[in-house]
Amino acid sequence: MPARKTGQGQSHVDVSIATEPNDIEAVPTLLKEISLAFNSLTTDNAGREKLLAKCRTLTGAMAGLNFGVDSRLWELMVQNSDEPQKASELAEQLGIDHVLLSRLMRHLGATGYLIEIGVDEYRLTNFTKAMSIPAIGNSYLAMLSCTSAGPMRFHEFSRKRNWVNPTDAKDTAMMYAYGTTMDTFSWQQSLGYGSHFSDHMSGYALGFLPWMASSFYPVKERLINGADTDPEAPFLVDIGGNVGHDLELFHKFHPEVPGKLILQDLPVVIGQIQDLESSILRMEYDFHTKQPINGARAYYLHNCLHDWPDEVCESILAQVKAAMKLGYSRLLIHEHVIPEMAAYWEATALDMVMLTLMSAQERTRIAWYNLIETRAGLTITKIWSGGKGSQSLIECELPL
Ligand SMILES: C[S@@+](CC[C@H](N)C(=O)[O-])C[C@H]1O[C@@H](n2cnc3c(N)ncnc32)[C@H](O)[C@@H]1O
Repeated sequence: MPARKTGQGQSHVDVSIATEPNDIEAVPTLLKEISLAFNSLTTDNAGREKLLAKCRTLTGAMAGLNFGVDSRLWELMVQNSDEPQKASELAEQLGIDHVLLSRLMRHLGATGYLIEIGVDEYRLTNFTKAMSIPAIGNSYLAMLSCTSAGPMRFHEFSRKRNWVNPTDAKDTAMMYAYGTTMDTFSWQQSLGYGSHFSDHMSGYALGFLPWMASSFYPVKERLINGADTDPEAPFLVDIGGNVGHDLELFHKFHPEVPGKLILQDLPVVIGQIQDLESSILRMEYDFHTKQPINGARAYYLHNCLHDWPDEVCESILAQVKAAMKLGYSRLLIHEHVIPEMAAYWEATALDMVMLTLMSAQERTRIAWYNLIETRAGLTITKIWSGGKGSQSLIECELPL
């Protein structure tokens, strides 16, 4: 059986199945229920016990869900029909062991990921349909199969380092857990999950308000007005932009901008690009080295600085700073800005990912000022908030 293909956005179901409500009228009640359930987890033991039971079912379910992505079960079921499907027939179509598939599907039926219709017969839920979308299904493979030992053995890593906050990019819990010296990106590439990770990043922002929407950041006032109108002038450089999903979205929102949109990432990632808006320039670039594009209207760093401890970020920022033009260039850092109190769980959860995989962090407001102004010598002009639980856009300039 050939390996499952990866690639941005290829699927037989529309991504709205995962990002839009299936029953719009149920949304207010569901929101109330989620909020109540979340509060009960933080205030009473019965809620915590329920969560522990869910964790037990989830561990096994992950095996079945990932199996379904890698074996193309979800893809096949979506293609077949919306009707009940027999495990025996699916096993035959996929060329896999029927006994094995029946066991996995039984657990997924028992835990609500599939609807059990009869003996060995199931229908997809919207959740399992969405698992056939590369940006969603491949995320599970990229993150769980390559890195999950990092959080699981974090306590041991931490004990052996005297319970000190880790800040060494060359000594991470993920490296410790897998016995490798590779960072997370190289590690995923080495295991054959590089393109799955790109799919993960393509899907990561789904459902959030894009930073270039006028209700988030006024692109026209802050970037387009006053920009060099030479069509060859660099307008926006996405540093560590992966396979270009952010620039493509930017192009959709603002096809009229003067100058060039430039995508930079490591050669292995640029080489994985399958489809990209033709006007976007692709450039192989290592952000630890001299920035080759000078005087762009804006440089954009999304989800990059959170991957690295302050010392490394300072050096990445020094390369951008050296290329910026005084009074013209802006640096846009798109990341969580965690409030000092009442942090939102999605941001703290991502902080735990950074802690256990990269010895890095999601930063609080104070930590950002310390990194950007005190350490890197740039000025924060304004922080534009994307709303509760969303990332913010930190706009920076060279100090006058
Ligand atoms: C967490 S991903 C963020 C991708 C994209 N900016 C986004 O938000 O979807 C980090 C990106 O940094 C890239 N990266 C890691 N090390 C790099 C380096 N030394 N130079 C350039 N890019 C690098 C990775 O390949 C990856 O695409």
